[in-house]
Amino acid sequence: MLEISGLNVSFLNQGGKNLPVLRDITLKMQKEESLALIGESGCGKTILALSIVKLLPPEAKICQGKISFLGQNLINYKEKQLLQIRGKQIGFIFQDPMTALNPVFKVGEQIGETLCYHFKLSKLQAKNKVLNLFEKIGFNEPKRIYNSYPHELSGGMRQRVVIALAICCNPKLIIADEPTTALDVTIQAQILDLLSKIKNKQKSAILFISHDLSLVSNVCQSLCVMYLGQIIEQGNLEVILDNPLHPYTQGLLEALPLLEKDKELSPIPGTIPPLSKIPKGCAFHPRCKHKLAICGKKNPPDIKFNNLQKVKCWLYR
Ligand SMILES: Nc1ncnc2c1ncn2[C@@H]1O[C@H](COP(=O)(O)OP(=O)(O)OP(=O)(O)O)[C@@H](O)[C@H]1O
Repeated sequence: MLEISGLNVSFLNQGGKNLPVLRDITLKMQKEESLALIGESGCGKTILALSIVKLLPPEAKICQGKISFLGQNLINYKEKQLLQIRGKQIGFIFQDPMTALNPVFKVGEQIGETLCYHFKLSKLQAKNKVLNLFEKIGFNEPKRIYNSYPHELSGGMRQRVVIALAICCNPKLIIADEPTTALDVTIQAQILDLLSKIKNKQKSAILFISHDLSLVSNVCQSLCVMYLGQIIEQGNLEVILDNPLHPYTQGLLEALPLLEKDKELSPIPGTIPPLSKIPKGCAFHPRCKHKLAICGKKNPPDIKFNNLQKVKCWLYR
C-alpha cells in the first residue's frame, strides 16, 4: 500500500545550510496493517508523516526518494492531484485538535465541507452523513456536537471530531500523529479503542505516531523506531518488544515507567543533538553503552533477521 524508499528531507537554515531531518528512510506498509512509528521528541516522526502527503513547512525540502501509495508516486504529484489524495485516500489526525479545526466554523460544517468537496454532495446530504458519523463514533448528542464551535467542546470530544474528519471519506490509510498526547489516560484509552474499531471496520491501514511505546503496543502489529531522522530498527512489534536489538530500542524499553514501586527508572543518558551536530557514523553512538570503534566512523547498514526484524547497528554485523 505504502512504500517509502531512500527518502531524504532537509531544512534550509538561516545561514543557507541544509540540515538533514530525514535520512534515507525506507519503510513499507501493507493494506490494513497498523504500524507504530516511535522515537524521542524531535527525531523526525511528524516530518516523515507530513512528507507522505507533501504538507511540509516551506523551509523543508524533499531532496531524494520515492513515496509510492497504492501505485501512485506521490513525490511527482502536483498540488491539484494531492488534493484528491489528502483527506480522501489518506486521512490525517493531527496532534493538536485545536490547530486542525477552524475556530470560527461549527465542527459539523467543517466535516460536511470535506464531504461536499470530495463526493459532490449537497449540504443536506453531507449534514446527514456527518450526524451519522458522529453517532458511530460514540457521540450521544450528534446534533449538539454538529452545531458546536471547537472551543465549546472538551479535549476528548475535539479529538473525536478530528478523528471523524480524518475518516469521513473512508481513507485507505489513516495517519495518526500522537492523537492522544493532550488527553488524560481514560480518554486516551477510549480514543485508542475507537481508532482500533474504525481501522477494523473500514479495513484501513493506520500509521500511528507516538513517543510512548506502551501506548502503541496494544494497537499495532509492526514497529519502526526512529532516531535522529533515521529508522534504526523495524519489524514485527511483538518480536521487537520480546527481543529489542538496537541499544536505543533497548534503552527506550528500559526507560518505560512501570507501576512497580521499587523499580528505578533508567533513562537513556544524554539528549538528542541538534540537526546541525549529527554525530559521524552511527548517530546514536555518543549515547550508546555498547559502542564499538567503528560506530563513530561509519553509518551501520541495515541488518535483517529472519524477515521479522531489521536493525541498523554494527553490533550485529
Ligand atoms: N518549520 C521548521 N523549521 C525548522 N526546523 C524544524 C521545523 N519543523 C521541525 N523542525 C525540526 O525538525 C526535526 C524533526 O521535527 P519533528 O516535528 O518531525 O519531530 P517529532 O519526532 O515529530 O517530535 P515530537 O514528538 O516532539 O512531535 C526537529 O529537530 C525540529 O526542530
